[in-house]
Amino acid sequence: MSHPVATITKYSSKSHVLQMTKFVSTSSLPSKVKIVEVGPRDGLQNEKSVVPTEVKVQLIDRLSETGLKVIEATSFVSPKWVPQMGDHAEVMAAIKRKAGVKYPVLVPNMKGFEAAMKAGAEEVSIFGAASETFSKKNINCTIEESLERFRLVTEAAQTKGIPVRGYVSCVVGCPYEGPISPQAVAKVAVKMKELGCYEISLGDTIGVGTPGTIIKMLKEVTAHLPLSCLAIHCHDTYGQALSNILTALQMGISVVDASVSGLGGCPYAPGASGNVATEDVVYMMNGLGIDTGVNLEKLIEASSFISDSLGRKSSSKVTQALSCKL
Ligand SMILES: CC(C)(COP(=O)([O-])OP(=O)([O-])OC[C@H]1O[C@@H](n2cnc3c(N)ncnc32)[C@H](O)[C@@H]1OP(=O)([O-])[O-])[C@@H](O)C(=O)NCCC(=O)NCCSC(=O)C[C@@](C)(O)CC(=O)[O-]
Repeated sequence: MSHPVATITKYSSKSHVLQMTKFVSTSSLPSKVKIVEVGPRDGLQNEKSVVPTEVKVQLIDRLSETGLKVIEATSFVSPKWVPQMGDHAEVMAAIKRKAGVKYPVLVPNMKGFEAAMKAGAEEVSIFGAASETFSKKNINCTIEESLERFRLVTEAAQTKGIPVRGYVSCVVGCPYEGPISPQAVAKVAVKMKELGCYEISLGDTIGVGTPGTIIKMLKEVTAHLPLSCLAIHCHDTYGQALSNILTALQMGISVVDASVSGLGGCPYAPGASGNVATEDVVYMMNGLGIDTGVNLEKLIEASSFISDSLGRKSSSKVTQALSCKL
């Protein structure tokens, strides 16, 4: 993929720097962070060759033994759109659900919600975007239409006592529209909260964010929503994910999405590389004295399992560095 100069300058201008230094020097870090593991869903959905159901199940079962408390298991989307997730019901039926661990699944509409319920899902996530074009490309509807679909899902979920998480994609930039305004992000995030989502995950889908743009975006969103209902979801396309996460923590966020082995990418976000690797996040948290409850050695074993199964090296720097020492 080429990186035109325009892309370099539009997302990393100096005007963000002053704001950033002010924030970073005055904030404190949380003592605990909840990691939402998205590898089995966000990580695998973009794999070109079909990953056997048994491998997905083994990955989830291994992750369940690491101390992670939330593992996004699969998505109930159209198999024509994302064939890799077509075995959602089989995955849900086969995993060993560990007490105290949640296994949320993505649902784009009522059809997905009903299928998820039939498969025994106990938590669902709806996923919208701050970019009109991305919304159309990803879920084939406008932002407004998506919110109407999500309203039906959240109402149905409420009657069944099913918690709903919300994703907002393209919180910094869109692969089709370029930079996205923090106001556009806040607008969708607020609507998702009003629909009843208990947590809103803010996704830098194509990983173009820097601490400067993340601060700008979070300042706007937190002017409307409490920090306690926000999570950060960073892709590492430009190598900024850990810095962006640290910045978000310094601003008071304490929920971080991550993907084992750095797997991932959205099939409808061209050029987007993997999510931040869970191992790298845990290593950084350990170094900061932040409790995640995750056992890094077991996580590295799960990472090695999935990268061996996919026939390639883990994208996690920590796994690469430590696997030869374990
Ligand atoms: C939303 C739709 C379904 C609309 O797709 P559509 O074609 O507009 O839907 P439709 O309602 O017109 O139905 C068309 C066909 O799809 C079926 N259908 C309809 N709904 C479902 C369903 N739930 N499950 C299974 N099948 C479904 C429906 O039954 C019908 O089947 P047919 O009659 O042609 O045989 C489609 O666009 C879709 O599946 N999109 C999903 C794309 C996706 O999964 N993207 C990746 C996840 S988002 C992401 O990764 C970003 C995130 C969350 O990680 C955060 C970040 O990084 O930013």
